Amino acid sequence: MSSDIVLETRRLVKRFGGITATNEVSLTLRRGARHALIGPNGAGKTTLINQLTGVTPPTEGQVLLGGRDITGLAPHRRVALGLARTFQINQLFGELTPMQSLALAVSSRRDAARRWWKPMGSDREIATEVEALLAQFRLEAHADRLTRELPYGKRRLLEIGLAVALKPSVLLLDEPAAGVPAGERQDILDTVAALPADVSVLLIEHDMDLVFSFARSMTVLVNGAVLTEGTPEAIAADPRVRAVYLGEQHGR
Ligand SMILES: Nc1ncnc2c1ncn2[C@@H]1O[C@H](COP(=O)(O)OP(=O)(O)OP(=O)(O)O)[C@@H](O)[C@H]1O
Repeated sequence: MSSDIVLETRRLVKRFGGITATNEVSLTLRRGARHALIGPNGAGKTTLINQLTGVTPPTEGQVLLGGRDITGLAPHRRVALGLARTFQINQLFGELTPMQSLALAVSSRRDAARRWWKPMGSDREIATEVEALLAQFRLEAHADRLTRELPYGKRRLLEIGLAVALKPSVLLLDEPAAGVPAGERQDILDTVAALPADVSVLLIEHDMDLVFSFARSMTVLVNGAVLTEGTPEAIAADPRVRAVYLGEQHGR
């Protein structure tokens, strides 16, 4: 059913001079999707995400959110319409605590940003929501520490929590496990697995354990173009996909 499609790209192209970073990429994300985008280095994943968020204007093609053409919209307008991406660590406020950052995100969503300076207790609803997010992202024990002092994995959890605090209809997860030490990875896998069912998620990730534990459908991008899409089982068994990855992982 077409009304089930929450995010769609139609033949998205991005050229940087002579390089075609994305080459007629058409994707559809259905409500509640758990979709992974994989591909070797330089495949065009970051460019595609940037086209979705509005950071990189496409050379050709369209992006539709809930059936609406958002190709020309600025990033903040897309966020307001329900398309959120995980914040990057270098965008976190190091001098705020996770509780303060989440309270800012929740209150900005509730259109109460101008009241952000009020003590937490003054708005019970915001406080309750922040507490739930702290629990959901396993940040309770770190709620009052400065973000810059948190273990790396906890900062990555906060990135995801801040995006979820916006209650998006579509969540773009950009390499949530990248750089996370082995001892902290399980937290990422578990919290990503427990994301709200009604949020449609597009995951970009190199960590195949996370990809295959999370995704119910996948797209493989190679040289800017879609090589194939399908279930994780079909993708894992596809000799073309294996060839691409064996080439990349050779010598590891
Ligand atoms: N701003 C830019 N200017 C010129 N070329 C670019 C730019 N951004 C990306 N490219 C090129 O576009 C191609 C796709 O890059 P992109 O970063 O999107 O791939 P990727 O799949 O995200 O790779 P990785 O997994 O290594 O991050 C590459 O050849 C890259 O060099």
